[in-house]
Amino acid sequence: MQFDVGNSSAKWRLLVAGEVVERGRYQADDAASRSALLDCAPAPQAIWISSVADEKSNQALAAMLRERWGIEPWFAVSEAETLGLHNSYAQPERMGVDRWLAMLGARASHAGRLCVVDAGSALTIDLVGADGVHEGGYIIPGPGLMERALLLDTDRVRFSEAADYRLQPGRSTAEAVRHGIALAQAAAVRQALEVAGEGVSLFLTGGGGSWLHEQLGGHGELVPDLVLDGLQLMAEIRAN
Ligand SMILES: Nc1ncnc2c1ncn2[C@@H]1O[C@H](COP(=O)(O)OP(=O)(O)O)[C@@H](O)[C@H]1O
Ligand SMILES: CC(C)(COP(=O)(O)O)[C@@H](O)C(=O)NCCC(=O)O
Ligand SMILES: [K+]
Repeated sequence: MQFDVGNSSAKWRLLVAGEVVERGRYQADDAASRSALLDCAPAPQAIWISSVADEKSNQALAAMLRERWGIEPWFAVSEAETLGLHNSYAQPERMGVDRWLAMLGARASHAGRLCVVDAGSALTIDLVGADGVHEGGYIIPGPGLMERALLLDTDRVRFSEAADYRLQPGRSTAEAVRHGIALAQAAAVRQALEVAGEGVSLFLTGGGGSWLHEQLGGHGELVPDLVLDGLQLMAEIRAN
């Protein structure tokens, strides 16, 4: 069983003989999502976790899983080097492990230079050379965080009507905010690709990955399970 615990929610999937047989989304405060997770059958052989949540939530999750199945979960940590992927951070463990695993996952399916985008609570963009060296990356507030920042520190950006995330200029406060956010998210990826230059293959993942893929005109490869795919790879080398 594998978990991708982000700042919005925890995604999980259960594999049997390499095939995904069940998957779900778990939120600690949602009883139905807890039952769905804990009632999923059959019992897992091992539990692997990618988490960017705080230590307290990680411990609570581990305790719940331990109690249910008697298995001690393994938490992946970003490393200086994994499977030829080289971290650019002086303190590798400080890089969000979801970023590290998404890069690992992408590298497994493409040998060349990569741009790996994870559209979650935050939008992360990471560049990896064909030689496996992490060239660097970007951490940008995601749509929800951008909207909250505007509401928090302005007096008149207020709205109650619904508005979609579109690239056209907005004609109300609601639209101007939502369309502005859409523009910022899509433009960030485009600009990162421009800064990176030629010969970069784009991979997209995360809850907003499909939306972003659409905004980019279908450019790049959408891989919803990129973090979990990377987790699988990292866990395999650890198990062998
Ligand atoms: N239907 C959707 N359309 C566009 N974006 C979405 C949709 N559902 C979720 N999102 C985006 O996905 C984000 C959550 O993605 P997720 O990968 O679960 O985040 P995290 O890894 O932080 O838990 C939300 O902040 C939102 O921006
Ligand atoms: C940037 C992130 C918040 C993204 O998290 P997510 O959007 O998936 O919830 C996460 O990767 C993180 O907490 N990173 C630690 C800082 C760093 O990567 O340098
Ligand atoms: K992210």
